[in-house]
Amino acid sequence: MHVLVLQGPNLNRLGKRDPRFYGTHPLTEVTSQIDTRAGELGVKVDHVQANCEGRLIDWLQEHQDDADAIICNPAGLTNYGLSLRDALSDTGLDLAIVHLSNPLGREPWRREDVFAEIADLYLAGAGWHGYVMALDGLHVRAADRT
Ligand SMILES: O=C1C[C@@](O)(C(=O)O)C[C@@H](O)[C@@H]1O
Repeated sequence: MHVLVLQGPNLNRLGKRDPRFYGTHPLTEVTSQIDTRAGELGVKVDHVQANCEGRLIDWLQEHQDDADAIICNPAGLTNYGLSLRDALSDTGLDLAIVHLSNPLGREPWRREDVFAEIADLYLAGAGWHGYVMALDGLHVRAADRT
């Protein structure tokens, strides 16, 4: 199994950015937690972080033909990133949307998530553990299909 992990705008600042919501772990540590769990499951993982929607889409389209599933935290694109939403949907792959915080418990403008409708799994509020939970969930879904 091969999983793509997309991290959206501002997640390069994890660890420094409002730790009340996003925790104290830098993105490198989150990535390594995902990789550790992927190693235990025998899953191949590729990661990207970008602050531009187009870069995420270009990377996704370069990698999607080899992949089985996607984990995406759309971050700053959550409320309006319709191009990325379409690109994810067009892959036809299993999709887990992850939010470190729980946007539903925050400012009203964060509550509309244009990605929620296309998600097979939706994890919010579990911090970096949400990525590992998403990986487990995608792995179970793939196993259930075989
Ligand atoms: O950048 C982010 C991070 C976030 O996606 C999260 O992981 O909790 C929540 C979004 O509202 C915010 O814009």
